[in-house]
Amino acid sequence: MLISEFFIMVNQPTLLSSQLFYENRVVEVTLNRVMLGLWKEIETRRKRSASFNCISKDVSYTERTKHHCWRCKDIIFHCLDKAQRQQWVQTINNQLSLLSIRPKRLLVYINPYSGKQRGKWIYEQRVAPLFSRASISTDVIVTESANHARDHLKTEVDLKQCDGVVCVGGDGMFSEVVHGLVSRTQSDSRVDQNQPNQDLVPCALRIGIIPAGSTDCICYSTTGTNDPVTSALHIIMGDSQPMDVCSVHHNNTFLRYSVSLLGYGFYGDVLTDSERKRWMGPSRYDFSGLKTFLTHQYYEGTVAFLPAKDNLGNPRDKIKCRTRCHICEQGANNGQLLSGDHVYKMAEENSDEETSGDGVWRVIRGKFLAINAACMSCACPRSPRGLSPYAHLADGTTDLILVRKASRLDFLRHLIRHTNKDDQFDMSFVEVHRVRRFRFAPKHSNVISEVDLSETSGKKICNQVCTAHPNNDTGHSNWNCDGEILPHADIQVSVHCQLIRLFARGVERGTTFDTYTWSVIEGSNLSWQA
Ligand SMILES: Nc1ncnc2c1ncn2[C@@H]1O[C@H](COP(=O)(O)OP(=O)(O)OP(=O)(O)O)[C@@H](O)[C@H]1O
Ligand SMILES: CCCCCCCCCCCCC/C=C/[C@@H](O)[C@H](CO)NC(=O)CCCCC
Ligand SMILES: [Ca+2]
Repeated sequence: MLISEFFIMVNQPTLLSSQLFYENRVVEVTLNRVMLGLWKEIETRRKRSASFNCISKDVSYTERTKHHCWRCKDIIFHCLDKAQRQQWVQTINNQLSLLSIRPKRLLVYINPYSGKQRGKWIYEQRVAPLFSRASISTDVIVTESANHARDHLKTEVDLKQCDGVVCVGGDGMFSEVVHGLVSRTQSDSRVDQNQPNQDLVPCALRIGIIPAGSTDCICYSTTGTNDPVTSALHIIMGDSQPMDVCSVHHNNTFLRYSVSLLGYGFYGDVLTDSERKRWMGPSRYDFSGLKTFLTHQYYEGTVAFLPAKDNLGNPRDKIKCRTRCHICEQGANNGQLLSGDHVYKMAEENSDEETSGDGVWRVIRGKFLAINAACMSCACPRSPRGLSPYAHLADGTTDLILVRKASRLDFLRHLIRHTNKDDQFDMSFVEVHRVRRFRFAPKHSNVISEVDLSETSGKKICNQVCTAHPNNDTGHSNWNCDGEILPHADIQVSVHCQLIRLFARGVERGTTFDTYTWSVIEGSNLSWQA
């Protein structure tokens, strides 16, 4: 009989092989080393009923289950004597210690106020026991204020003393860690972040995300789920997923980095309104989303962008970014952030769709309900396929989505399509481009966009929310940069291909059965456990 739930590896050199007891059977157990981890091949031939007089060894391993989740399982073998047990435990531990991709020391930041304020509980109850079982030592810091983690990483930490940084919280907490690590890496390398065209130095340390926030879009888009145990196991297994980072500048001054959404208009207004309602927790986005939708504000401005190379596909090609994505490999090979400036012009006249060849900027002017740049799919529980379902995590591009002025009903249809399988880009007022840089300039006059009150449904509520709208007096919206409000509407954005790496492996395809061993514990007496 073959215990196929574990794994079957052929043509691998055998490290150790012996007859052990498993459940009430004698089994032939073979230990092999393969590329990504330590696998065990267990071929069992029913021989004779096992003698119960033996010594146990408890092997922990991770196993992929449903919906992209991973779980930790144990298997207990029983050995004939202490010497045999010692030999197995030592061989497995030796092999595990050779896996240098697995972290041994981690720096952990917990935001106690993320999401439903359960970050500390999630870490202590669900994650810390797994780290300790995997012999990972941790320095845990519960943050005391916003930017505590960012500033600590920027100035105080000896980065050589750890193998990775873990944040427990939401997208905002991840953003803090990215800012801390990227800024620190640039200042250690004497790179000036204020130059928009500057090539940045990639960060050496990987980042892990234990999701505990309100949106958890980055965790969901990089693992396929927002499950803390799955994220902990990706960290333990030492997975590595490169990721693009956008730098955002205003007049040659660095503002912020972004890895998920840069949104002007709708998402900027939702965020501006929701920040005043933090006390509502995650449901603040539903409230502010509805309010902003009813306001139906549009904004005038000019967008200029540098298109991506053709070999990186396009935002509607139905090629999803998956583990070991070939489009992302291509992007890294292209060296997407080409140095040297390109012809750049911001058209003053209304030059819709001025087309030009590769390396030449295109300029589009208009009235927009939303301008969104999705550097990754931005999939999250609210929108399982995301803002741009075919965007890539590490290809050096961002998908620029322009939603022009449209009726409230059409905009609602567009929004609803984010939550189901319909194509949100297949609408006459929506266009989407894969780009490596873009720039936006709002129309400078003090225009207050007219609010379309012609549709009668919700007219009364709409009148009320319009009077309370945060941006009515400027005619400008705000940029939502990964959940933070930017102080300027006029921005320049460049994508930096694979600037950071996460303890993740991207969203996995299908249901292939993967199993990895990650710890072995010596037991002393016999307890029959399956
Ligand atoms: N101790 C703290 N006190 C107050 N604010 C903090 C603290 N630690 C971190 N923050 C800030 O809290 C903000 C929100 O945190 P976080 O992103 O973790 O949760 P969230 O907003 O609920 O989730 P999401 O970003 O997924 O929507 C971040 O901008 C972060 O800078
Ligand atoms: C009537 C049905 C309408 C349904 C519309 C659903 C559309 C959902 C799209 C969700 C896109 C999330 C993009 C991620 C942005 C994060 O970087 C940011 C920080 O966590 N979250 C938000 O800004 C929070 C943004 C929340 C928006 C609602
Ligand atoms: Ca990308």
